[in-house]
Amino acid sequence: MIPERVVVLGAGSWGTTFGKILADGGAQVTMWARRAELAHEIDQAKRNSQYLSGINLPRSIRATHVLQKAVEGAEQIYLSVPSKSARDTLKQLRPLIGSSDVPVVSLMKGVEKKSGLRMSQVIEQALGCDPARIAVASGPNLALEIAREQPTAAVISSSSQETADRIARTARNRYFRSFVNTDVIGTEFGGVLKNLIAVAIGIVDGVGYGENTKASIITRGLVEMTDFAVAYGAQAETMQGLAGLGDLIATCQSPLSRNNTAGRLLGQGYTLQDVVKQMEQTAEGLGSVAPILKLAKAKGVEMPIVEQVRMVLDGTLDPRDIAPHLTTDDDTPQGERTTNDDGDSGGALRRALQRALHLLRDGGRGAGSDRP
Ligand SMILES: NC(=O)c1ccc[n+]([C@@H]2O[C@H](COP(=O)([O-])OP(=O)(O)OC[C@H]3O[C@@H](n4cnc5c(N)ncnc54)[C@H](O)[C@@H]3O)[C@@H](O)[C@H]2O)c1
Ligand SMILES: O=P(O)(O)OC[C@H](O)CO
Repeated sequence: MIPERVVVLGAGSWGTTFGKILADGGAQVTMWARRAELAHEIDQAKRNSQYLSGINLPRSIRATHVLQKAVEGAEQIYLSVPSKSARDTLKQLRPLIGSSDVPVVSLMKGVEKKSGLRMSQVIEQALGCDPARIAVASGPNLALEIAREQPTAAVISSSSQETADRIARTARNRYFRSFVNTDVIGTEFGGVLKNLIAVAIGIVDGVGYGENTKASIITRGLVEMTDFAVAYGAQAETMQGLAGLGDLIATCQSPLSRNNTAGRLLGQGYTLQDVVKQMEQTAEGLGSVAPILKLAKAKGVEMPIVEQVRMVLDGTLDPRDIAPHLTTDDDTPQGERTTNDDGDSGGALRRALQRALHLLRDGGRGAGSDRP
């Protein structure tokens, strides 16, 4: 089989690791880095010492800082810049790929701050392309572990089964396995929302609380993630999969996680400005809190944990007061159920329907508690 010629835009920790995954799977990979010296180091020394210290990259990987050169002849395009830079990068890309139907894959886990759009929506808008050409990759994918070739799985999602299958066949090798689904909304929101819960867990770690607090927040966090995603059209089962629960576990547990690290610093009493200054890599969760809460409000979804993360970021909540529930909740005991009577994950769907009814009855003013 002739190897696919692929390009990865963005040579940070994840872009470079994904380039390695693709090259180790047999693809001909070109990396695009904004900075000439980084492109030169990857191309010549097969190293990315700033983002993946100690990792040798495959000899076949090429890199350039000239976008036009990078995308020439590309049969698949992977995008791995911070989500706040995605639209700008895509604007530069558009004239270079013209009307070609090359698939574009988002590796990013953020939403656009101003619009609240998911990255696949930004790609669709900025490139003016058919959604069937777009795929997203997500899952428990801490870059450094994968760069060390530790066995890992991810999910590739596209509204087109054919596109998802094609990307999954390319993005696999002996240590990395790609599964597929067609729930793009759930797959993308899983990656965005778990970052917010990981910030909360980091705060808990920073404060010095133990496993009960963390397990409570992770479990209730998954309910928040599911409610939110289902309200926006995702399938609840996606939140039980690699892009939901899988990524939530990895990100909440690992000191390698930048979101977890950012939270830990907040829990130790650093201000948001201090944390942003200290972070050398992208922690998408910090920028996603406000747009996600805005989207949640628009659908009447309650997100008490994410709300408390916002309050810690704003300096209006002492990190020691973070809990799996809002302390201002009323005293009425809340049902825990997260599944329906048949044992499937219909609880979130039911709550979404109840919310819609509340909103209708309320004339759109907002919804009360919709937990069973
Ligand atoms: N690192 C991981 O473990 C991991 C895993 C899965 C998904 N992700 C997601 O991948 C995305 C990228 O994260 P990362 O970990 O590679 O971040 P990073 O901070 O390691 O690197 C980001 C890279 O993008 C570059 N960059 C910044 N602005 C740019 C612009 N305008 N144009 C071009 N390049 C620009 C930076 O110079 C840097 O090389 C994020 O959305 C993140 O959530 C990361
Ligand atoms: O380092 P984080 O917190 O951005 O997490 C990295 C990946 O998303 C884990 O799957």
